[in-house]
Amino acid sequence: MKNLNIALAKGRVADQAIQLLMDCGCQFDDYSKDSRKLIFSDKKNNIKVTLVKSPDVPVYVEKGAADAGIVGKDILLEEKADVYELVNLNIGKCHMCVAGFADKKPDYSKKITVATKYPNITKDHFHKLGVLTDIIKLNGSVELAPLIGLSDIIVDIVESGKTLEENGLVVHEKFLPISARLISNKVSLKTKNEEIQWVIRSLASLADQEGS
Ligand SMILES: Nc1ncnc2c1ncn2[C@@H]1O[C@H](COP(=O)(O)OP(=O)(O)OP(=O)(O)O)[C@@H](O)[C@H]1O
Ligand SMILES: O=P(O)(O)OC[C@H]1O[C@H](OP(=O)(O)OP(=O)(O)O)[C@H](O)[C@@H]1O
Repeated sequence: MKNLNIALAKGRVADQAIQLLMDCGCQFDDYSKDSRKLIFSDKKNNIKVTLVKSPDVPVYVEKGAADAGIVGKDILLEEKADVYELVNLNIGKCHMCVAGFADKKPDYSKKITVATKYPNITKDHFHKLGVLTDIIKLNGSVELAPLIGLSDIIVDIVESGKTLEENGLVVHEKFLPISARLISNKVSLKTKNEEIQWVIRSLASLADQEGS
């Protein structure tokens, strides 16, 4: 019997991650997409899943409140937690993009204003390009910023492109592929090695199928 606590990013990732864990043989009898419960227990393998806000997953895992976690690569790059990244799960796939108006690409030789939920990723990206930026951190509906003159462009996740299209924006540059990752606490990987290796093996074989 394993004794593992896995933190999952609520929202898009959680539904798919719970499904992956069920495909590995876990049973979460009381889980439903619409439930407001935050902890679900699998009696078969003794795995406890907790649902937390995406940026909090690396925090729970780094501090050891969870042994492992499932979270988007976007969050790992943004939050820079001291955890092990173990498996690319090939779910929650999208791209980090620079976007804006089709006919108003900003002049990168001048300072540009960028709105984003990801200030660190944005800073790193434009630093590599040698472009000066004013970064405005928003918490959502980032596409609104250029429409109302808050920023020249945005840096955000694009999947289908529907949100950009419906707001009259286009991708200027697609610079980072994103997908969900299995991460673990550094101590847990030693103290619960057998259990975590089981999760790695089970999820990795499913992730290969998701990726192919
Ligand atoms: N449109 C998308 N398509 C695919 N994956 C996405 C998309 N948006 C985000 N993701 C991935 O799913 C993860 C969770 O995103 P989601 O929007 O469900 O939660 P969130 O960012 O915490 O949003 P909220 O603030 O609405 O709770 C992101 O960190 C990213 O890796
Ligand atoms: O290319 P698409 O398939 O349209 O997906 C992209 C949208 O999905 C995410 O937003 P989310 O739904 O998390 O809402 P948010 O604006 O509250 O962050 C992201 O920030 C984009 O706005």
